Amino acid sequence: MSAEQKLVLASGSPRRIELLGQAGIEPDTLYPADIDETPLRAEQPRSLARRLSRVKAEVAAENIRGDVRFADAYVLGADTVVAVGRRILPKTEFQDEARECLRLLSGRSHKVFTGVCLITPKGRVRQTLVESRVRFERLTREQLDSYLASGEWRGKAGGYAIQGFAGSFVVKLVGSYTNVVGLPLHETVSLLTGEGYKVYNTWTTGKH
Ligand SMILES: Cc1cn([C@H]2C[C@H](O)[C@@H](COP(=O)(O)OP(=O)(O)OP(=O)(O)O)O2)c(=O)[nH]c1=O
Repeated sequence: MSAEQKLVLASGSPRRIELLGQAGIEPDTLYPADIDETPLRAEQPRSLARRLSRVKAEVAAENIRGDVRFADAYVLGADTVVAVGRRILPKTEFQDEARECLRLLSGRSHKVFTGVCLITPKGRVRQTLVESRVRFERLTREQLDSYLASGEWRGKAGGYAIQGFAGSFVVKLVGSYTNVVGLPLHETVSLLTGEGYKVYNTWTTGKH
């Protein structure tokens, strides 16, 4: 990585940090933006993911630019939304909420959208929106109860995490797996390299 390029990840999500790390990208700092994630009235799931990823990146950029160390940094934000048809599922905080989500997801297909927003050192805003389709098997009572007891649904969009136990519920996935986990890696790396951020040199320096 060249000495001058800096990356601020506008996120506190361990999944996003891990996914970036998989591509050899280590953010120089994290700036989780505490924003209102409530959908607007009649807002489409894809529009919500797009809007929130941008707000996260903009809030982080605004706050971090005052710090001379990050005045010329790239700022990256992302937001993942799970939807059944037009219905946006919550990021579940309570067991009852998670139960309701899993009942809805059981035996059918749903969509996962992740919006990614990159703000360049010159202030250019670049966005992408990635969609995956996931089909769950029909969940038995035992599966449902065990999953709820696992607690893995906590803080996850749609009440599940594909990278954990719920991966065993998936009978079909169309599109990007990393998109479902929270950061579509191919599209994110494309956004970064397209704006001049050097990704591949960390692969050759053996520092990964
Ligand atoms: C569907 C799904 C979601 N998730 C997670 C990814 C996101 O962390 C979360 C969706 O919430 P987000 O609001 O996108 O992200 P966050 O609040 O966790 O982090 P931040 O805003 O600081 O970036 O759900 C999984 O980990 N696995 C999955 O299979």
